[in-house]
Amino acid sequence: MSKQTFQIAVLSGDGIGPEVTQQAVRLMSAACEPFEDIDLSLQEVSVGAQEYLKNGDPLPDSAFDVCRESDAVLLGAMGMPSVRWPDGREMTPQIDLRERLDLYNGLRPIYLYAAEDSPLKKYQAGEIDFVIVRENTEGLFAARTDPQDQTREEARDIMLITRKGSLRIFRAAFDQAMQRRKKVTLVDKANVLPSMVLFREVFEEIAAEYPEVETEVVYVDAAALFLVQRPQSFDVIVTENMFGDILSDLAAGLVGGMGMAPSGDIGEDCAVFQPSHGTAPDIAGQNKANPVATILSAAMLLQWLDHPSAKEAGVKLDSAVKKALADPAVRTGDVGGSLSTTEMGDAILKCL
Ligand SMILES: NC(=O)C1=CN([C@@H]2O[C@H](COP(=O)(O)OP(=O)(O)OC[C@H]3O[C@@H](n4cnc5c(N)ncnc54)[C@H](O)[C@@H]3O)[C@@H](O)[C@H]2O)C=CC1
Ligand SMILES: CC(C)CC(=O)C(=O)O
Ligand SMILES: [Mg+2]
Repeated sequence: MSKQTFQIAVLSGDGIGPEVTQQAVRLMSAACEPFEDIDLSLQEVSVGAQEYLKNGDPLPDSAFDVCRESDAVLLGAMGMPSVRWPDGREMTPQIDLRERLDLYNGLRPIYLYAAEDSPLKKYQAGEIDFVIVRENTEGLFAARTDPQDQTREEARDIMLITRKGSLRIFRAAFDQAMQRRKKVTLVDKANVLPSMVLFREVFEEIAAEYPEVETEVVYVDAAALFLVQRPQSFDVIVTENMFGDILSDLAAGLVGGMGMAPSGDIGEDCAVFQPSHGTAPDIAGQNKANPVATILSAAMLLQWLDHPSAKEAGVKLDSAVKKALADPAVRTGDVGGSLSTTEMGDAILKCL
């Protein structure tokens, strides 16, 4: 039997990044081990604030090249609030990576594993189950590389929406819905911003191509309200880059916090998988961080690889997380438990 080796770039990054990535790598490798026809070749690459402090660049070309040439990338988190460019902004190599690899489709699944994990008390396991599809390459974040005349009296950031970028993200969202409960909610601000009027126009055009899919359009402020009031009503939420960034933290809060929220940044032939959270400097280095989001991101990575055994390993890893979390005692501190990062990894490994 021939064996297919997948090249996986591992970018542990800063803060809790290395702690959660270590668990995800361990579980991803264990999930693949029983399959004789696949193999993972892992290459650790140094990126982020600590790399900047050492060598002056948070995403050196050599690191970018490894990512581009890999089959997939597993990323912890990058950045430190104290490490900034001279203009005051933090370094955002994760956004550089999304833009340079054209990873336009930001998939952020939200799933409630147990009623007790949610601050909303009326939802049972599985009753909150939706995915945010975040446009990852345009939107307000595009202002980062499009500097306007900034003075110490006035500064402005321009929201970029293109027809091309909107077409592809809406197609991705409707394709997701076709594999789920066939509902797409557009979140925009088309009552105020001309860019959002264009976004909505293109949405309606793509919606017409998917007559089986129910659609809903909601302004972003109301979306924040409805996510708290009726999270069970959402299936696929599609939105621009910064609204997606903000709402995905809110959504993570509905199911236990940032430690429970995985993500995948997907392009045409390349993808980066990482938790939705950041480097959590407040708990870094204490073996306290919840590795579940990163482990679920690793399960997404395996399911994205183009091989039936890798997909099966990904499904197995996903099921192991679900099985482990069925025991309410199997939780780290952020979700009311007492396990350390490594003990949480051990508990999931036992369920594989
Ligand atoms: N994708 C990335 O690499 C991201 C990087 N960042 C960077 O991370 C740094 C910290 O940003 P924050 O705004 O504090 O966001 P954060 O997501 O790192 O933390 C927010 C809160 O959630 C908690 N938290 C996050 N992940 C957790 C986990 N796995 N287990 C338990 N608790 C967890 C933290 O302790 C903190 O209370 C900043 O430098 C920021 O720029 C922020 C978001 C995403
Ligand atoms: C550095 C951040 C803007 C990245 C982030 O918050 C995210 O990707 O969710
Ligand atoms: Mg974010």
